Amino acid sequence: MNPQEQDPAGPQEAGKATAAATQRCGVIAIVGKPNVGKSTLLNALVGQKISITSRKAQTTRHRITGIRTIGATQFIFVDTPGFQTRHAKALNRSLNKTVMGAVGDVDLVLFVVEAGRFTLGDAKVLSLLQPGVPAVLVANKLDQVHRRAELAPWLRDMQERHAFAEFVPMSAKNPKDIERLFAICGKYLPEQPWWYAEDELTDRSEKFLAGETVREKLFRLTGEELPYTSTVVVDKFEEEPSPQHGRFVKIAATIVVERDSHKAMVIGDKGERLKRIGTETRVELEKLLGAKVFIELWVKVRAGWADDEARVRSFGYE
Ligand SMILES: Nc1nc2c(ncn2[C@@H]2O[C@H](COP(=O)(O)OP(=O)(O)OP(=O)(O)O)[C@@H](O)[C@H]2O)c(=O)[nH]1
Repeated sequence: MNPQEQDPAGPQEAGKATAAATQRCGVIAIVGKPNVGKSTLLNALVGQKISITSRKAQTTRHRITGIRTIGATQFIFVDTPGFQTRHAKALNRSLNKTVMGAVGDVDLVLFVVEAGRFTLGDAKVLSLLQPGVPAVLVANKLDQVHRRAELAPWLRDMQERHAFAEFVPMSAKNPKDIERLFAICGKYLPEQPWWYAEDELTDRSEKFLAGETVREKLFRLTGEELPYTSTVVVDKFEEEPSPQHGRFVKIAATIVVERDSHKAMVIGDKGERLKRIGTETRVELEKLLGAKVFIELWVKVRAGWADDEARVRSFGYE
């Protein structure tokens, strides 16, 4: 079953809880050395990777990867860039204040290891955990442990390494375990109103956000002059790994306007305005996506496109 489709509390139960129970909301970081199953876990917890355009102060230091609201509790999962990488070099680079800050600033840390194992790589990540922030030990890939009895001494060993708040032997691929993990995490999130709407961030891709950001800059920088029928189509949104930046995103977008005069307005004197739209979009998206961004903008005239149903569909509107 797709983990996104299920709600641990059951849809009706969840609805009731929302109305009755006190809201909880908090930030959770998933950390661990490469290959322990962080991405698998994150995908099971939040489904499709999503980033958001939050202007709320609490979240600016984090890169949000997804939000789930279950019952009265809102779980906000964040990326801790240095921990997410496959490269040992980058892991060392991550030993800096930013990452430490990110991990120290959350309500809960899920420290992921392979059940029954603990290597130097795990130890490095563990050493970055901040005192004062509860950490749950996720002993992942339990399905690969054939002799469960051997886990007991290992768990005792782990207990000595760090004052974990809980131990959760589980498999990120098992939906029942994911349900259990949600229930455990919920207890550690503070009672406070949700930061986001219940259904927020469920269907917004980064590509969509890129288009919205161009649109926002376009309308802000052209003022009232530009008719609302102008739109933005994201033609390309490609991500490439980059040794320098961790993440590198190439975007090409077309601003579609109805008249030549509008095109001139968007481009501006010597291309000045279009350049500014591009720069402001890039700066914002770099923060939002936690990536180096390269953006190419085009302006096209499509007279009457807003009235032309087939064309509207081809621009991605249903
Ligand atoms: N058997 C089993 N395999 C798992 C489980 N969780 C993850 N895996 C596998 O472990 C491998 C690594 O998982 P990822 O989710 O990519 O690990 P990661 O920690 O995100 O790795 P990096 O991206 O390198 O940091 C993949 O082949 C997964 O399919 C699990 O619970 N059981």
